[in-house]
Amino acid sequence: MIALVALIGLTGYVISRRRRISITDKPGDMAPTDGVTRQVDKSGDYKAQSGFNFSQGGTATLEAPKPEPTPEVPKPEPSASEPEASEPEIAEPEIAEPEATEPEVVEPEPEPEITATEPVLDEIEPTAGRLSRLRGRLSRSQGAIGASVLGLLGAGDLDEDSWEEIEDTLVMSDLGTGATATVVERLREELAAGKVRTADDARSALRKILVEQLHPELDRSVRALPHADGPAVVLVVGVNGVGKTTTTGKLARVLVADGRRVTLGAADTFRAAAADQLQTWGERVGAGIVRGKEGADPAAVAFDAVSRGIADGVDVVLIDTAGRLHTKTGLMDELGKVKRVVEKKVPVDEVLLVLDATVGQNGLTQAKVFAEVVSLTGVVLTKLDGTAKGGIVFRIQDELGVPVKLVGLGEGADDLAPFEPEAFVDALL
Ligand SMILES: Nc1nc2c(ncn2[C@@H]2O[C@H](COP(=O)(O)OP(=O)(O)OP(=O)(O)O)[C@@H](O)[C@H]2O)c(=O)[nH]1
Repeated sequence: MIALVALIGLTGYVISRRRRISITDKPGDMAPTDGVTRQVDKSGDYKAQSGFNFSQGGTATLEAPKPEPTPEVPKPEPSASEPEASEPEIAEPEIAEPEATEPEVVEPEPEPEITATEPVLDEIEPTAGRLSRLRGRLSRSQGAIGASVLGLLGAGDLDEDSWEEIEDTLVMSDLGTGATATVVERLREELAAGKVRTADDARSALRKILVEQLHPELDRSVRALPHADGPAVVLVVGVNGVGKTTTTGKLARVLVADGRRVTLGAADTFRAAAADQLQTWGERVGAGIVRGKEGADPAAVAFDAVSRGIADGVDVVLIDTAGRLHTKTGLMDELGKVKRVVEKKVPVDEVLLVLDATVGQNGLTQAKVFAEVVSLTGVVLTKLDGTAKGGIVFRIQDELGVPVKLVGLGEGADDLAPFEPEAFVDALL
């Protein structure tokens, strides 16, 4: 009898333990802890079809965390803001451990209400063909170049006034003087060679020349694929208000839709709302987030995010940084430190500069400051839906020498698209 009771008790204990572990281990559960949301893999729910081109950065060597800061990294400050010192901020997720109960007193527990803890995840719009679907959003950029330039070209022989008008139109569309001069020169060549006889000829000549100016040969893939021994790391930089946090969230969605596991790092510790905003983006797709207290050292948060990403075996860590342009030195110190500190763990594969297309020349000036501080690998041009000056794309690439990789075409969660020169020019004409 005693043996029977013990057997029932033991069976109950085993069932109970399995259930408790299965609750926390079940994909889809979020176990928020102090500032850390547990990484879960929900990507299986989404179709892996991508119109985005992701690639792998240079070969990564996953280094063991070094306890001592390297000489380049500023000495530990008195606060707990150095990355190494901040490890304790990451509380371990609360995985239910069997309690110290005797097997005989454990009764089989009622079925856990899994639905109560299941987060509701967003449906993510298919990632393929995004730019074409969002093409209408560029409509405010449409017309100027198309109607005016094509109208003049289609009129046959052009006098110098007409050429000047073409030039003015291109400059007004923010193409910049360099690209404008090249486009006009190339158009003159095409006309002189007698290649433009009809309106259709004019359109295809202009299309070809504009596409050329956008350098379609540039590698626009986002280096967000994991290495054999660690996750890819993407730093998202830019001044506040350009759409950095939104872009980080949108990019996480695209990656999750592509079957990737993502950890977010809210290293914009200047504004607590930015971390809240990023957390919401993460929760909507099941991506974990590491955030610090307001005013915490951004480098510490970035380091912790990468550490968490490695521990959770994710594919990519996306880090949203703060971009206060208070002083160039301040920015240089902050961003440079974030990058150096992360690289104590894994290489940074991609540094994406987010620029607001509606800001025009000021945006370019900001961009140059960032380009001096960190070596940029790509640009995300946001708010292209809100400007008639899509031509800014030409100038960014010409002046920064960095390809525009992604474009933001609205405030919606899925309004991010890969930048494709041909589709973009089609939208302009
Ligand atoms: N129309 C439009 N709005 C956008 C786009 N991208 C971002 N926004 C909006 O721009 C505003 C600022 O975006 P955030 O992501 O908060 O900008 P941020 O650079 O992270 O700024 P901080 O959070 O202050 O650091 C938000 O209202 C976004 O919805 C876009 O492509 N089109």
